[in-house]
Amino acid sequence: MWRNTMRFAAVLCRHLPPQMNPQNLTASLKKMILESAVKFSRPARTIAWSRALCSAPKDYGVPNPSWSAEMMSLYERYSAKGAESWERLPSYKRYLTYSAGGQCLSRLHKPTARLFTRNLEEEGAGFEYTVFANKAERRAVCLFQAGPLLEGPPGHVHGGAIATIIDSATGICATYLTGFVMTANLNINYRNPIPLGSVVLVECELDRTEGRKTFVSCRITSADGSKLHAEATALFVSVSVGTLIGF
Ligand SMILES: CCCCCCCCCCCCCCCC(=O)SCCNC(=O)CCNC(=O)[C@H](O)C(C)(C)COP(=O)(O)OP(=O)(O)OC[C@H]1O[C@@H](n2cnc3c(N)ncnc32)[C@H](O)[C@@H]1OP(=O)(O)O
Repeated sequence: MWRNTMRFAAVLCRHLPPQMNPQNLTASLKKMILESAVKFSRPARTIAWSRALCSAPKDYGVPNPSWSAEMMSLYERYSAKGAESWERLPSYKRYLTYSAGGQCLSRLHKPTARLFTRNLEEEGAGFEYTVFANKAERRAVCLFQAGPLLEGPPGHVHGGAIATIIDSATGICATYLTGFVMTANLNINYRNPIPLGSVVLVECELDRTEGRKTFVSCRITSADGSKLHAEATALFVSVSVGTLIGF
């Protein structure tokens, strides 16, 4: 059954267009996998597979006890902006879990893999972040609280961790606005160190698209906007779902 399921998944992924919104994958992937489970296994197993494949994944983009008062205040401010077209994007520990709308492909394909930014169990230890997007304005903002395990220079955030949150925030912005992409180029100017434990705003804006290319710019500032920590530009290239997953 597993081999057939993977074959179905590979065929489907190869034929999905890169412009497809990740959320649209949910129904087709779940249906495909459940149908193949029904076709190729015994009824009792089918029920077990259905349960295992389709349980709802945990959303890491909601407040947890490690969030500081400043992080909570920003979260509430952006949540309240809902009426002005700001949408909070859910965040899961595996990209596949989200794109498949359940545990489907996530459990079948490299099941021990985990998103780099969500790979620590301890809340508040590493990357605490949530992303809000505004489709009409082609912008996204990531609220980022840097935990103690992200140290680079003493007391401050590692440059690689800053690059990671920029890549993630701009990547989510590009994916949300243009469909599945991979980072082709990332340029960062580090302007002021980010103190560990502080909360910063990672503001992303889609500058333009040219064919398969999406150009996004980004600024990291202190929560009140008074201090510039980093500026970046990123180029993303649209890819098929199959390329993204590695089928
Ligand atoms: C509802 C939705 C919610 C959203 C919820 C989503 C959740 C999402 C969570 C994940 C968020 C994490 C985001 C991390 C994102 C990564 O970290 S991705 C990992 C790092 N990136 C990589 O490993 C990519 C490695 N590179 C490659 O695979 C390939 O080079 C690429 C980038 C796919 C491009 O290859 P290709 O498809 O063969 O395209 P190619 O023909 O070479 O180039 C296409 C165009 O781009 C240009 N180009 C390509 N590379 C470059 C370059 N480096 N510089 C300049 N131009 C370039 C080419 O010149 C060409 O231009 P034109 O001729 O069309 O004008």
